[in-house]
Formats: sequence, structure tokens, C-alpha cells
Amino acid sequence: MKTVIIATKNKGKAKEFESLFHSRGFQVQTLLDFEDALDVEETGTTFEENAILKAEAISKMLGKFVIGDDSGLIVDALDGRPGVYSARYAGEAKSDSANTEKVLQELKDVPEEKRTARFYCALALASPNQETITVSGSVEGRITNEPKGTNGFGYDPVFYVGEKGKTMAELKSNEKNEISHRANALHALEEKLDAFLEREATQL
Ligand SMILES: O=c1nc[nH]c2c1ncn2[C@H]1C[C@H](O)[C@@H](COP(=O)(O)OP(=O)(O)OP(=O)(O)O)O1
Ligand SMILES: [Mg+2]
Repeated sequence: MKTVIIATKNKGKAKEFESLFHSRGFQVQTLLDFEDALDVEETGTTFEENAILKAEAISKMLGKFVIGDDSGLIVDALDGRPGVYSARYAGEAKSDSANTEKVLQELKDVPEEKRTARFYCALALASPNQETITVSGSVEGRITNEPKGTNGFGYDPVFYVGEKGKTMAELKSNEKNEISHRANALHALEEKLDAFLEREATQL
């Protein structure tokens, strides 16, 4: 089976990429499978910049084509925060529960209709042989008043998806993978992936 490497150390993302790529006939490896994979500093100011930083650093290190994912939560009433700082919003410990608590706290006086938000995912596909490609996807929702559900990861328990009548963390993983920002970004990447892989093959 063909293998694709994802430049992530996030277990929640890894699980989603596994199921998203398995159905497309790819096996997935992540940085959790490589012992001394470097920690890439996320110094960009956009999701795209950070996805490129991760993909290019790991592609260079391994000499293979690699996908980087930078994603996060954008809350309208918080002027777009936590945004690219989503993972470290409540501090360097990168705690999902502390991050969600901080968002809930900041929104405590904000009424339901103003709690609109979206998840955003930028993917970068990098190779030692060719120019990096980026795509993105998003999904619209609303921040709840309290966490609900135990599936998924990150801000899923406080992200209410109107069309499903549930939070992301109440959806089954296959349901999340039909509508998520990551699934939408991957869909956009799919259109470019075959041509990219063909160019790779001609380089070998
Ligand atoms: O589907 C999602 N459902 C809920 N929360 C999510 C999702 N997707 C991203 N998020 C949140 C988690 C983390 O707070 C931040 C990602 O930060 P981000 O730097 O891209 O990932 P990370 O540091 O966890 O792992 P890595 O950089 O190794 O890929 O946005
Ligand atoms: Mg990160």
C-alpha cells in the first residue's frame, strides 16, 4: 500500500488522518512513529505558514513527501482568537481542557447568537523534489456554554454543529470525518494529489 507521512505529533489528528487516508488506499505514518522527529517551531502568523513550516522541515529531514496540518478555532466574538495560537491558548502545557475553559470563560457574557465560530485547517504538501502546495478547509459552528461529548479532541466538546444538532465531540468519528475542516481541506488536496504524485514518480 502507498504510504503518506503526516508531520504531526497530535494523536487526535493522527487518528483522523488514518481513517481519512485508509478509505483512499493510503497507509499513514505520523511523527508519533518516528522516535527523534524534531519539534518544528510554529513561528508563522497564518495557518498556511505554519503548515508549510511543519511539512517542509519534516520532508527535508526524511527526504520524502510529507503533509503538514496547522489548524485551530476562530471565534468571531474574540476577534478571531485563539486562531493560530489554539494549541497554546492557555499556556505551553497545550492542555485541551484548559484551552476550552479559557474560551468559555472569555465568552461567558456573550449571548448565543454572537457565539459563532469556525474550525480552520491548512494542509501543506511538501517534497524535496517540487514546490510546496497548500489547501484549506473550514466548518462553521457555535461555541456552547459548557463542554459536551467525549469523542474527538481539542475544542470539539464546545463546538456545536448546527446541521447535526450536536457538538463535534458528540459525533461519531466517521460523522466528524464527513464534515470537518480537516476532511474539507483533504478534499481540496485530493484534486491536486494525483498530479503531485505523478511529478514525484518522474523524479525517481
Ligand atoms: O478537529 C479539531 N477538533 C478540535 N480541536 C481542533 C481540531 N483541529 C485542531 N484543533 C485545535 C487543537 C489544538 O488546540 C489546535 C491545533 O494546533 P496545531 O499546532 O495545528 O496542532 P498540535 O500542536 O496539536 O499538533 P502538531 O502541530 O504536531 O500537528 O487546534
Ligand atoms: Mg502544533
